[in-house]
Amino acid sequence: MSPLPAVRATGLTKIYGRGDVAVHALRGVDVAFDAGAFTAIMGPSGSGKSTLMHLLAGLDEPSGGRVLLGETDLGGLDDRRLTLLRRERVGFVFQSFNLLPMNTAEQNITLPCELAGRPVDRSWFGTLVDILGLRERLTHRPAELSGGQQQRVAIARALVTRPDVVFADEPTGNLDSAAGAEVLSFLRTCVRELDQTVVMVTHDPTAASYAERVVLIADGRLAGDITDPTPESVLTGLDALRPAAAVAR
Ligand SMILES: Nc1ncnc2c1ncn2[C@@H]1O[C@H](COP(=O)(O)OP(=O)(O)OP(=O)(O)O)[C@@H](O)[C@H]1O
Repeated sequence: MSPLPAVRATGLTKIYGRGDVAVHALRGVDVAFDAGAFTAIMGPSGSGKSTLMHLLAGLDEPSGGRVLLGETDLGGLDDRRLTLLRRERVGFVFQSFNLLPMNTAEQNITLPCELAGRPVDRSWFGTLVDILGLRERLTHRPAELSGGQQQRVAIARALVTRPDVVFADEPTGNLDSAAGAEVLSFLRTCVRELDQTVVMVTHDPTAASYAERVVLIADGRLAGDITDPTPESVLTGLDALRPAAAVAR
C-alpha cells in the first residue's frame, strides 16, 4: 500500500460570488501531495493556484469536494478546530516574510510554539537553525537581516512545529535571483534531509525546477504533472497551456 499523502483534494470546486458575477475558480480538482516531497503549483495568472492553496491549507472553504490533511477531513471541522489545525499541522511561508519587526530571529522562529502553548523542541530547533544557516543570526531583528536571511527565518518558523505540510506562496518573489536560489536550495534541503513536505506556488520556472514535481493548473483544472522538472520542461509545459487558456476565456 502506498503511504498516505500529506494532503489531498478530491472533486474540489470553488465559486466566488453568485449569478452573473460568479467566478468558477476551481472546477473539480483531484490532486494529492506526497509526504516528504517538494511540489510546485504553476499556471497562468487567474488559473486558481492561490485558491487551491488556500483551500488545501484550510484558509477558505470549498464550494464542493473535499480536502484531507493526512486522515483529517477539513470539511468536518468547526472554526475552532480549523484554527488549531492551521496552527499546529500547517506551516506558511509568504512572499513578504511576515516577521515581527521587534522580535529577534529566534523569537520569530519559536512564535508558533508560543501561540500553540507548546514547549520548543530544542533539538529540532537546533537542527533547523543549522540546516538554514541561522546559528549566527538568532539575536538579530529582521531589519538587521538580508531578505534571504529573513526568508530563512520564516522557513524555520514554518517548520518549527514539524507541520504535516508547509505552503509557500511565491517565497522568492521579493528576493533577487541569487538570494532566491539560496532560499530554494534551503527549502529543498529541508525536504530531503528533514523529510518535510513543501507545496509552493510560483510563477518562476527556475524556482519550480527546485521542486521534485510541478502540478500545472489552467482555468481551474489540473492541466499537467511534471516529474523531476527542469526550467525548460516547465516552460514547455506552461507554453502548452496557452492555447487552452485562450480558448477557455
Ligand atoms: N475573493 C475573490 N472573489 C472573487 N473572485 C476571486 C476571489 N479570489 C480569486 N478570485 C478569482 O478566482 C480566479 C482564480 O484566482 P486565483 O487567485 O486563485 O488565481 P492564481 O492562479 O493564484 O492567480 P495569480 O497567479 O494571478 O495570483 C480568478 O479569476 C480570480 O479573479
